[in-house]
Amino acid sequence: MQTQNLGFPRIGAHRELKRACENYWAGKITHDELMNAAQNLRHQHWKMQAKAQIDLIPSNDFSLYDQVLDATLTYGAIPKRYETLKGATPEEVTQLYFAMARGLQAGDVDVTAMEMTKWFDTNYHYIVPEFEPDQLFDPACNKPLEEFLEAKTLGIHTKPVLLGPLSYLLLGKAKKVNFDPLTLIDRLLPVFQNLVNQLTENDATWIQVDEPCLVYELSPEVTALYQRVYTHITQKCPGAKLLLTTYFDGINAPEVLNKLPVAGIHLDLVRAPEQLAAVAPHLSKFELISLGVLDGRNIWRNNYTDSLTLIDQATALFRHQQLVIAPSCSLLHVPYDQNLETNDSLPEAVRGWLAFAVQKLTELSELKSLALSANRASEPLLVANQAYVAQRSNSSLIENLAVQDRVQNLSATDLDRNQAFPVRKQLQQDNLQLPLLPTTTIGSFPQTKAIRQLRADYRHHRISQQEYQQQLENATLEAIRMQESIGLDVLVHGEFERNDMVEYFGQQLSGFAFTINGWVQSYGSRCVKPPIIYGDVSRPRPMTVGWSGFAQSLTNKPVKGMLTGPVTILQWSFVRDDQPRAATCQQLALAIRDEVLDLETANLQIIQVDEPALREGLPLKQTEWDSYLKWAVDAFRLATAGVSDATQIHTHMCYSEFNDIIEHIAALDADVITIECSRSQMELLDAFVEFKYPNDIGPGVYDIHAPRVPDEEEISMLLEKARKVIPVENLWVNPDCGLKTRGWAETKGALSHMVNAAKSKRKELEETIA
Ligand SMILES: CN1c2c(nc(N)[nH]c2=O)NC[C@@H]1CNc1ccc(C(=O)N[C@@H](CCC(=O)N[C@@H](CCC(=O)N[C@@H](CCC(=O)O)C(=O)O)C(=O)O)C(=O)O)cc1
Ligand SMILES: N[C@@H](CCS)C(=O)O
Ligand SMILES: [Zn+2]
Repeated sequence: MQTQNLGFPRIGAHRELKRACENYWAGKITHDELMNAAQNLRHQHWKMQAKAQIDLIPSNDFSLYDQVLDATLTYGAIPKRYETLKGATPEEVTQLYFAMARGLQAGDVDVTAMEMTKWFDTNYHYIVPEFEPDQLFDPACNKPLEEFLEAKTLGIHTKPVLLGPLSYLLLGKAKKVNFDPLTLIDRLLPVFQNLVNQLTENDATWIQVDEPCLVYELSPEVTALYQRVYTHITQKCPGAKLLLTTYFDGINAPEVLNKLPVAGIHLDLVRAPEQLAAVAPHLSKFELISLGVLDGRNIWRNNYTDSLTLIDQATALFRHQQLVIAPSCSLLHVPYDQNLETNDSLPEAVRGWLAFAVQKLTELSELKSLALSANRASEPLLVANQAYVAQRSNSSLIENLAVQDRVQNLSATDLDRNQAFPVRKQLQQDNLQLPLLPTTTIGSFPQTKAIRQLRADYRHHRISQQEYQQQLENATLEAIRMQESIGLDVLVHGEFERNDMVEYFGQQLSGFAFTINGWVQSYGSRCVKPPIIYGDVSRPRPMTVGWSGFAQSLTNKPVKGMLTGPVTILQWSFVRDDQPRAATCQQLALAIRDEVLDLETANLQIIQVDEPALREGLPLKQTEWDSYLKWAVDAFRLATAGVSDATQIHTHMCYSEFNDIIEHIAALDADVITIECSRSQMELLDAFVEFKYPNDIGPGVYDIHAPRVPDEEEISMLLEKARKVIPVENLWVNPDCGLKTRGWAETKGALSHMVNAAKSKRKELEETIA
């Protein structure tokens, strides 16, 4: 029996990679210094895994930015707009790589970045490969081989990780012409085979080939393609041992395994423990069967008894030599090391319940020794683990009877506003007196260096509470005056007090713990610190009323109260695994409901409840969508439906495709929804138009992801596009998303153009009506 790891977090214990990349981009360190920083991280991670006695240690799981972008360079699917940046020196390859990730404006070069989207149902974003019908595959590097050889120099024999050719194509996007990227497979295969053969010639034993798309409900044609492709690869790569890796759910059609002539298979037994029985009849031919029993998506210590039950189930059917104990997926999605949590934001007991990436390595080895032990029941490792499991499940920390009672006593009417939207709209308009095409923003204003520094100074007790409060008040006041001077109709307070739209709420809710160093990569150098939900959730006191109320007191214009919704808080936190996610979401909804009602009492007549992660939370298997959407939509309704009909509820969603869930978005019954739309030139609006979405909509009229200031004409054009398809009395005008990643100069410029565009259109429409 062996152990393996599928991937290690690459950002570093102290986010060394973030700092190295950002310093390199700012011209503060050289290319050699960047490469050294990256190499040091790889070496540290390999050595640590070797020390933890992991049998199959991954290489090529490291990435300077994203592993899918790495695959794009390795397979050589470089989009044509980067053609002139291709070069042979390492510096040139790095420049090309970062230009694809982030865009590049230097000298004569002005190229946009490639698109970024969510990696399955995680909060990690990958760079989407772009494919043309005449796509060529012309490798720009051989990173898998280089990193395999690099580890070898340390005496560590690794298992290179490759993104499987079919998942690679399925995760990409056809550009310009509507064609199926899978038709490119025969052009990609020789490149992939060459790579595998080079690794084998250089003594790689096992090669991990990630094919996570196998968990989707694939058509019979695609399933057949999997069989053809892997038969072909094994024929063309004699001697290569491919370990096909699936994760985030169970393999959809286990029979597919019969005709996949690879040497090993990895199963996610955390997300889909029941799949072991279903796939078992198809497994005996595999030389390695990897049991993903440690949760790679969560931070709880493993329940050894449960894992051993699965391992024993496999041991009864297969030889010990065939079995490998593994995390369910790459450890990219969990923080680095629990031992770095040295402050008291984590209750002492909860600290003992956690296993981050480093701790999970130890768990792998411990599980292996327990699985092989003849005297398991009395092994101190198992006894200690059972004590942890009992202590956690019996802990008074996780229970709040008042919350449980409240959930028990909910009634269906708690999910409904009193009256239908048309009646509410009239009541709200009587109060708010908004013009046609009201203008607003999504909530956050620039999180400048100074604002981040202010928060850091406060956190480290370098400034007093009064000083902190005063500076935040100044920032909020300035933001209000700025919005008034630009002429926006519905104002926001700016979110200057928030480190993150989820962590900020987690820090104020009971049942949550938060970390000081639990960073997880979100995209490129950007990280988030997901809070940890360990018990029943409740809201001890108002969380946002102070800042929203303060902002409203400064102006006669309406200010929107600004909250993150229950589904998004759930999705972007580490969630307790001892009750269904739906139950935790319902408790979160009750906490947000209380906040909504307190905001209303504090005279906020408009309240926005952001749900950007609603779509991301969809199960990977479509058959499970309805049940998820039912509880997710109910949670939003529970959070918002308590207000009077005269209070206007907004929601906001970004980077989502709405077509297949539009009826559920309508069922949220928000009075106004603002959505990201400008990057798709309003294409995302089609779903709302076709569905005849009944409530108000604010399609984003400019992209907030780039520093570019759109001119008035450009915004007018998009606004006119929206006006043509949305009844004008239902149309709002706003940017795509919050402005926290932007600077002030561009923010003011872009918002002025937006307001002017709305005013001109308003005038034009009023003249037409008159
Ligand atoms: C909308 N998005 C979000 C997602 N998930 C979330 N949980 N939140 C989101 O907003 N998922 C989808 C997208 C992802 N987008 C982003 C965008 C930007 C970032 C980002 O900029 N992350 C920052 C960290 C943000 C933060 O928490 N800042 C804190 C602390 C910052 C810090 O560590 N500062 C100093 C330390 C100072 C000190 O203590 O001495 C330091 O850097 O060393 C704050 O501002 O207070 C990032 O830098 O990566 C993420 C996702
Ligand atoms: N209110 C948040 C939503 C981001 S999705 C913001 O403006 O940043
Ligand atoms: Zn957004």
